[in-house]
Amino acid sequence: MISKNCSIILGSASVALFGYLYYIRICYNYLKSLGYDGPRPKFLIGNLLEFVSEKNSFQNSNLSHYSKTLQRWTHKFGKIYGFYEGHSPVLVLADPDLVADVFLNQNKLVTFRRSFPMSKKSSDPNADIFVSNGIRWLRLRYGLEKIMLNSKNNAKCLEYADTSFMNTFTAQADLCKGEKEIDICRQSKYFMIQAIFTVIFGTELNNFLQKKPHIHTVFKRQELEDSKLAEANNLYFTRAVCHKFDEAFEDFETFSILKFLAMITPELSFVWRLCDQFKFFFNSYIFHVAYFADPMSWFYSNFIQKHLIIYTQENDDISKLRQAAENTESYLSFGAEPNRAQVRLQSQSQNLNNFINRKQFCYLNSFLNLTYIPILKYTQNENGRRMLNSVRDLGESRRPARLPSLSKIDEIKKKCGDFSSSKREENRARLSSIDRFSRPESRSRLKSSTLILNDLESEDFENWKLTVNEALSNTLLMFFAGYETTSTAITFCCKAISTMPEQREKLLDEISQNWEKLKFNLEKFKIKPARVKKTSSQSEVDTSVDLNDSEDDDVFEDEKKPTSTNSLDEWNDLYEALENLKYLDMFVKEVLRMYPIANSMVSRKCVVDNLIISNGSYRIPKDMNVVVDVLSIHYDPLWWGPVDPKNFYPERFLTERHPAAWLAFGIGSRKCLGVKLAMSQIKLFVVRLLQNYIIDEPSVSDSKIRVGFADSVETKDILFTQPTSPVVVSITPKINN
Ligand code: HEM
Repeated sequence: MISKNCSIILGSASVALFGYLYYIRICYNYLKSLGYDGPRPKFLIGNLLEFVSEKNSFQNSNLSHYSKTLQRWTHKFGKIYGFYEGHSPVLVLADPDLVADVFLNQNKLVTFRRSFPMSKKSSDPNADIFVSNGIRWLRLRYGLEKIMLNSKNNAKCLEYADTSFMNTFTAQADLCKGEKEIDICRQSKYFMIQAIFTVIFGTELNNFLQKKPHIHTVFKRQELEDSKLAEANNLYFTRAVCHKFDEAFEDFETFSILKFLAMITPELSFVWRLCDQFKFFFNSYIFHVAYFADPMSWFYSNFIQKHLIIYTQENDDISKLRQAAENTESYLSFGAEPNRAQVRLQSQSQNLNNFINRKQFCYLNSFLNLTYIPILKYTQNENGRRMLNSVRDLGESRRPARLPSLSKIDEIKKKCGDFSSSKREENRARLSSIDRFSRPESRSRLKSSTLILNDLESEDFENWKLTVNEALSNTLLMFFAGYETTSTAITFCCKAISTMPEQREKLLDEISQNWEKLKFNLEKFKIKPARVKKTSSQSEVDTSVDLNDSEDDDVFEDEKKPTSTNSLDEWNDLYEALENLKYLDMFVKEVLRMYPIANSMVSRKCVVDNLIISNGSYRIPKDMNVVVDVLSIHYDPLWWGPVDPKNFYPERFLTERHPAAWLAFGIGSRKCLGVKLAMSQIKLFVVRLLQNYIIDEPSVSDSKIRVGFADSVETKDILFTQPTSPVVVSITPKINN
């Protein structure tokens, strides 16, 4: 009997397995049936292996190189073709006209980003804007754009970047004397991690970490072995955290079996996700799939979240708060001692309150102000009872987060009928701010068309708020999105400055012509050796501290704020002055043309049946992932000539180019949200560097064997382009600036 059952089970399993394998085999005919050419896929893995076996241009080593693989395929198969990730088809566009057709003209229809294996689903309460789609993405974009693309906010961020430059350059003893050859990649990371941390949390990283001695234990060991530590005491934590970020990125980029399995068998994703849940229990190589390395997750979840936010569960927090309020009320009324949880709640809400009340500009503060949760306006010292009232008010006034799904389209259409025309006009005007990247002619076509626009019109923009979870998950996203990309861009800019004296002179000329407008704050940068002192916290590190035992004192209280003597107007002036440095602007753009950094991010998913592009020449079926071969477009002489695109020539940006020919920050309504922040920070870094240092090539350079700037840095890329080895430049301080 048992053996009969076993054979039935085995038989059904084999039929299912063969059925599945047969289905996979059939899938490989799909792109051909649509008329798309492409590389020949291997059974089960598709074309994935080709991404890791790409031969590197000048060292002949095997490196993962997403962009160069696409470039090679484009050369062979032309401007539109497909490949297979496992057996999932992916369409590649390598022509600006086609990119514009999909990313701009069809904007409303193709705002969905392609899904990455094992990434969060758009419906996850913690999903950030990058992985969100549909109405949820639009709601987040609508809120975050107001903060991140606002010039005044970006001007305030310059102050943080300026302070960070000082901490990471002019305060360092070894960078203040004599000629020095440094790895500019490492150095720009120190700069960037401080700058982005302050932009996000409104406080300097060092101050923040010094508040919590037990943090040291996480980052301690390898840093104590760093001999430079004594010289650069200020950077102690920064270097260490930086190192952890790098690990996090490595983890993010490394091959993981679960990610790979999810790619080749997406139908079984739920199984791999389930395995992912056990990663903390089985932290072996096989299950090690954390998107961000554990210390980083710990840093975020136990440190940032715990110290700032009282509650993050969106659905049941109100009842918890009411419960807490009632309990607190009873101890206040009857003089009973508060229990641990109540004390914790009070202290955490006070932390949040203190943080918000500092009114220091930072993303976290601004994002929290976009949430449904009104900020608690009480402190324990003032009056405990006011806290109770506030908590009650909170319960009354808070509305549940609305995340309408596209499947509710009929309901939404019905609502649309009741919509007053004036309200609709108002909403349309607001929508146009989101839609600013799309071409006007595409709108009329889209209005009559489908689904997503109807969805938008029915939305009441006034009520578009963020949930607390969203505010938090997006701060973490900004941390990651802003750190690696911008520091890599700075690295490439510095390499360009060091290798090309002619362009360096032009930059210096432009800076000296605008010296008056750019010089302010230079006093701060007077080059002087840093003080060498050991903090007590550093020497008193106790390795036995429990990492999860975070106390609830206010980590933001009394910390030294990044202050400056300059007024906001002056920062605005500096921001404007930087914007007006035309040569610098072209210089940075040219660097990013030759070394685009986030190529795999420029991707979409088609959500309509049969999207017709290029005047009917091509058809993109529903659910097809679409990616762009950014490198081929950036190096195409047709769009970037007549000067050879392999040559570094910033002046080529004086000629108007195709709107979809420069894709360093993506294109369309999902274009990079940090574009203004990144550009202004890169420019400020370059200006301060040139004002304070003489930049040159290192004395022993192997540049002879390389052909121009285009090949001067060896890179790899899966998610982001990164140098594979240190990028060394020579810097000599200009003592008397
Ligand atoms: C040199 C630096 C940077 C580069 C090269 C870069 C590049 C990109 C690219 C190519 C995309 C995809 C755009 C598309 O799909 O069309 C993107 C998206 C994004 N970037 Fe950046 N980025 C940089 C810096 C930043 C910074 C500093 C932040 C924020 C602090 C940021 C936040 C984002 C966000 C939130 C998205 C997703 C937008 C959405 O899905 O609506 N980026 N970035």
